Amino acid sequence: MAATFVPLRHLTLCFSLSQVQRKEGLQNGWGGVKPPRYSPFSRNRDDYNTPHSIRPIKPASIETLPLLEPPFVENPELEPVDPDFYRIGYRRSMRAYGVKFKQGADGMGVYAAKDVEALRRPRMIMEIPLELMLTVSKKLPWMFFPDIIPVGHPIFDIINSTDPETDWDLRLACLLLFALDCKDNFWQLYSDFLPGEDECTSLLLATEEDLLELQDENLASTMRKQQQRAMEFWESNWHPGVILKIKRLAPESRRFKWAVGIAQSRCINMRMRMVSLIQDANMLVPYADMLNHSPEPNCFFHWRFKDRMLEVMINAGQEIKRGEEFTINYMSGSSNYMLMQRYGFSSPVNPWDNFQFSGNARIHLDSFLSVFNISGLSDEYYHDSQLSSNEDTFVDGAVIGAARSLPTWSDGDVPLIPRVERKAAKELREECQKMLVEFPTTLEEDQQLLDSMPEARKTLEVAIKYRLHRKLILQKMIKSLELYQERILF
Ligand SMILES: C[S@@+](CC[C@H](N)C(=O)[O-])C[C@H]1O[C@@H](n2cnc3c(N)ncnc32)[C@H](O)[C@@H]1O
Repeated sequence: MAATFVPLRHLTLCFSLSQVQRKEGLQNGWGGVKPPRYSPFSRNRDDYNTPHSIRPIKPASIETLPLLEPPFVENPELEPVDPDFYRIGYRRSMRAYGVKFKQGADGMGVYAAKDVEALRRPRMIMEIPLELMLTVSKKLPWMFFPDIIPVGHPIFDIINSTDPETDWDLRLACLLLFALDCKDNFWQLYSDFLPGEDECTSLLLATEEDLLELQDENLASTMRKQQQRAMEFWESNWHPGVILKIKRLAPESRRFKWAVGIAQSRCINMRMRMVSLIQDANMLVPYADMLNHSPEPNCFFHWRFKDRMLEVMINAGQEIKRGEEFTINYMSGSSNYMLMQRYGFSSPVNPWDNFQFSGNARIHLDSFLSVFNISGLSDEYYHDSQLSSNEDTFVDGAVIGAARSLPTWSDGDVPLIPRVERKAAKELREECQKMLVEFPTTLEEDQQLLDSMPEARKTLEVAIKYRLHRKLILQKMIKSLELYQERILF
């Protein structure tokens, strides 16, 4: 868990995606020939697991928009008022350095194609231009970049009917469905990379049976409300009398829920200049949206405001070995409950997961942390494994989660009295045990269930994993309270 510091040296040059694509094209015999189409909304693992796992996707199929080309200037002293405004119509491609896209344990992910030595400064591994993204302004007036919706198209009225305060995901879902239906739009090709309805982990697609498997009535009821919201929006806009060009975007409600799930789980927000206005925007960014989440990420996003380019950067001082996954932090400080709501996944070592305790028992926070050589519990934390004995290898995000979740007291309140502290640790442990036995199934039963259904529906699988992860965290809490009692109080 500890941050690793390594000597700073220069990074050797990585290669760009386009070079790899060209090489692949030759090896696969399609140099200069149109790449094979893969069926949309199904992603065959084997397609990506080949030794050459970068798919020959055309980087940018968007044509230069004539209206947005810089005007012809007869007088060389005259310049466009805002060169950036015109530049967005230029055809630019996505570029990547030393990355590989492939299927892993968490779906598609981005992996290091070669070793990356630590650099003093952040290092760019991908840049994606605005032209390839789907963006809609967060606030009125609705603006889209690139502006793919023709004036007067009925999808605009549907978008216009959304609540500016709350419905960013419905707007983005409409835009995505529209782009997927647009002839020659880049997203038609890119949809090969998106999880299909059966692979999408969003609980918007969960059945009632899946929701019950969460063993968390609060989460199930929140998701039922979210499903209903998407359903009601679909029913009011995709009613039987709707014209074909709208109807075909989402003939079934499941298709619309899928689009909302994709919008929720892949959207990022950036501030940009739209014409003369500075606007916050919701964006779907191809390629960057394949980065998976980690609470200790090795990458971050940087928005190049000037030329509207999203950069994926490796953290300064970060060493990465070939084959390791590049990750970002989706939502710092999010419990598994929050991650499940928006992204449909959870983690057994989530340092931000929490449980509600009902009694008055509290333990001393600093003493608890020092037992595990953890320091700094705000946004950052640090576990010094050098200081720890062998047993402490069990310290991970779940122990940090325990420190955050357990009721605690700090210096200045009352002096530490070992007997009182011991009693508090015992009471908290008993409460954790009670919470654990209140689950309808045991950890072992959950694990067996998962092992026996390798081809389970995605939403069912994530629901069972969620309850399993909650139990694993509770188990870690019990174990850490035991160790706390043993090590500090005797
Ligand atoms: C932005 S996408 C990342 C790319 C995605 N893996 C894919 O297959 O296209 C977010 C989705 O990836 C999956 N995901 C990301 N990080 C994960 C993690 N740490 N554990 C499990 N699933 C994760 C979840 O399904 C989530 O909804």
